[in-house]
Amino acid sequence: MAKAAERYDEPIHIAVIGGTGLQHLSGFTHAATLKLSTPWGEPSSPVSVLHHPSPSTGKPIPIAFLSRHGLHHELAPHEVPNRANIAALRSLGVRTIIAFSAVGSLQEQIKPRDFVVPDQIIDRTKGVRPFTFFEGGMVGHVGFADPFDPPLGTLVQKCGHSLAGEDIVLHDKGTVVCMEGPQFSTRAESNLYRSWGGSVINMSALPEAKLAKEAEIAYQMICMSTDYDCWHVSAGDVTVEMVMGNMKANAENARRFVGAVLDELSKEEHKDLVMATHLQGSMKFAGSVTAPHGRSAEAKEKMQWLFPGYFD
Ligand SMILES: CSC[C@H]1O[C@H](OP(=O)(O)O)[C@H](O)[C@@H]1O
Ligand SMILES: Nc1ncnc2[nH]cnc12
Repeated sequence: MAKAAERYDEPIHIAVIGGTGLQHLSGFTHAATLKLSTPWGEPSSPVSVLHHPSPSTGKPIPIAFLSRHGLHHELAPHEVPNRANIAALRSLGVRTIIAFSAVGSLQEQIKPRDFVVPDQIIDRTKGVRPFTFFEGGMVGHVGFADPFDPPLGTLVQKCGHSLAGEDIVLHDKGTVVCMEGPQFSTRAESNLYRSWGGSVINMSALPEAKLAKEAEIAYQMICMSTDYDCWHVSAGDVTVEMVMGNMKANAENARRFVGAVLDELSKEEHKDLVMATHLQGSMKFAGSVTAPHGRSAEAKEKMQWLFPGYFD
């Protein structure tokens, strides 16, 4: 088999971040494998550039694929280099991310192997993960009321509904509780999150979603339920075997869902959405709280790398 190229000279606007059980995306032409480095270190894995034929023009559309936990799932949730991942994708030109996550269900009606397109997050991480690009001499405050991008979320829901019935059950709203891990929750915590209105639980929505927002990237997570965590009286407490077993059994549906979203995003009519024109320039203001003469040289250099020309 021919070796994939090590560089790719065209901008790439769409990325998929694969999670547990979705470490690669099959069925696409593999155009390149990129080993990237950023001022925040190296991403979780090399970025695979996949060619996806546009359903409207037939032209190949490049998709960047990154494996959140590494190629062999060697990174625990708190070890994922989220800043390097998001910065590396932005540097390629990415403005839309579809992130995939295996989640525990906190509600009876969200059964194992169901899909959820969440619209909210409750933060139960513990502050041990670096969670902002704006620090060390450059302060920025971005709005995070909608942690997922509403227009992108609507498109993803429509794609999910178009597959629903063919073995795919979709819940098109939901609140993800993002916990620290790597241990699973106690029963008291699981019940507390239910009382808060949590729909599903994982260990990876944050800070990924916060950093995507700071990087002006439209971000939507697709969750697949793999277990009932530990609150359910008869389903049995979550184990890794349970998560992996359901993920493996339903991987084909997960790939079909992601494939349908990529088909839709590759259409010419969604060009503005894919480029996240509604977010473009938002950090120019949100990220310029620090007066120019108060900015540190190091922060300025990092900002120049991430947002060329924004803070000159
Ligand atoms: C292997 S169970 C816990 C693990 O699964 C989820 O991973 P991801 O979100 O990357 O699909 C969860 O967030 C935990 O990291
Ligand atoms: N019960 C659970 N808790 C946290 N993350 C998960 N990922 C899959 N199932 C999970």
